[in-house]
Amino acid sequence: MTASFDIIRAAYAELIVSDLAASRHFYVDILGLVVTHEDDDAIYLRAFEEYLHHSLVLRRGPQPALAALAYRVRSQAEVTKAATHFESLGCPVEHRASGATRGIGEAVRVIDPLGFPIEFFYDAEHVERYTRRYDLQGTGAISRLDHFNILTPDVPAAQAHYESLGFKVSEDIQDDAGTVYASWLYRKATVHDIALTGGDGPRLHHIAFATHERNQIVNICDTLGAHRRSDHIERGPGRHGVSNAFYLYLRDPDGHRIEIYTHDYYTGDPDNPTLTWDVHDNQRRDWWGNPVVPSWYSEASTVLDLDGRPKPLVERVEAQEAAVTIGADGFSYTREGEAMPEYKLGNQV
Ligand SMILES: O=S(=O)(O)c1ccc(O)c(O)c1
Ligand SMILES: [Fe+2]
Repeated sequence: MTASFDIIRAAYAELIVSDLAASRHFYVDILGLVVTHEDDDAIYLRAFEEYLHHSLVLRRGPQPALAALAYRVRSQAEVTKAATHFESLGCPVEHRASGATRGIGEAVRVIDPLGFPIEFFYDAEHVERYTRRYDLQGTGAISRLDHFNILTPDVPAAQAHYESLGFKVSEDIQDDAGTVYASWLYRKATVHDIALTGGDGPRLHHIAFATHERNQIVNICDTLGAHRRSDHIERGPGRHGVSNAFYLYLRDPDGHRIEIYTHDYYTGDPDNPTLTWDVHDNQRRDWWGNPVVPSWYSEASTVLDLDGRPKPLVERVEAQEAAVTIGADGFSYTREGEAMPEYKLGNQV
């Protein structure tokens, strides 16, 4: 059943972090996100082009985890429709009073059919939009939240759920037997608001922020080096095959994965074509054929239920992508119509 409420975009995430001061240093002093509000329990952050109260909440807690992924809907009436929809699915639904999350109006938080804590809201406090505050922006200025990436065992089932909410697939990764390893879906006119990565789940793979330019991503790397915090860099910088975006993956002090991302493409016309990649194409995840570090496939954040308890994992039944690609990706070639040459770098892992 197609939902009758209108999701606009991925809007904010609430992460549980074990050390608020250490997280503040990473997200504010190094990444440059703007503090809208902070107290002993939480920090509310936004990027430079954002005028809603926050796009990231860091809440102090005993175990690092995802507390919620939040989508903005087009009106307050849609929040009520969202609640009705998920109640009709038999999902746990929590009606949240205005201010239950600082800066957010009346909202609804559900455990969706994939096991994720998802919030739908419209009313939110407006704060100063720092778009032209070049006096405050570092050269690594982050513009806005762009997307969520989640690990879920059954990608086609997860895709069907998001398509029932009005999302459309922009790109996916399959093999010639039709196994789907990953899928990218959108509501706003970019490549994705949500990406589905096949794996044991529910787990959060990453949250992504967008910059306008590649050099801002390079500056973030240089800044991490200057802080002697290069260990926060997990993968990249590089150029994605899927999405064509220039990317960098960081791990925050608790290991939550944050992507900094720029340069994907417009998907707003109704006939936007879906692009399917072969899982054996070693340029699908890095257009330059560089290896995907194993931790990128294996490590992810726990998600919580509405009572704050960690969700148990469901194992993926289909093949794991890291197991079927040739070596650790970058150690192989994919050439149209040519015999397989020797491995690019060394031998298969
Ligand atoms: O690694 S992929 O090229 O598949 C990729 C594409 C877009 C993303 O946002 C991402 O996290 C990963
Ligand atoms: Fe991403």
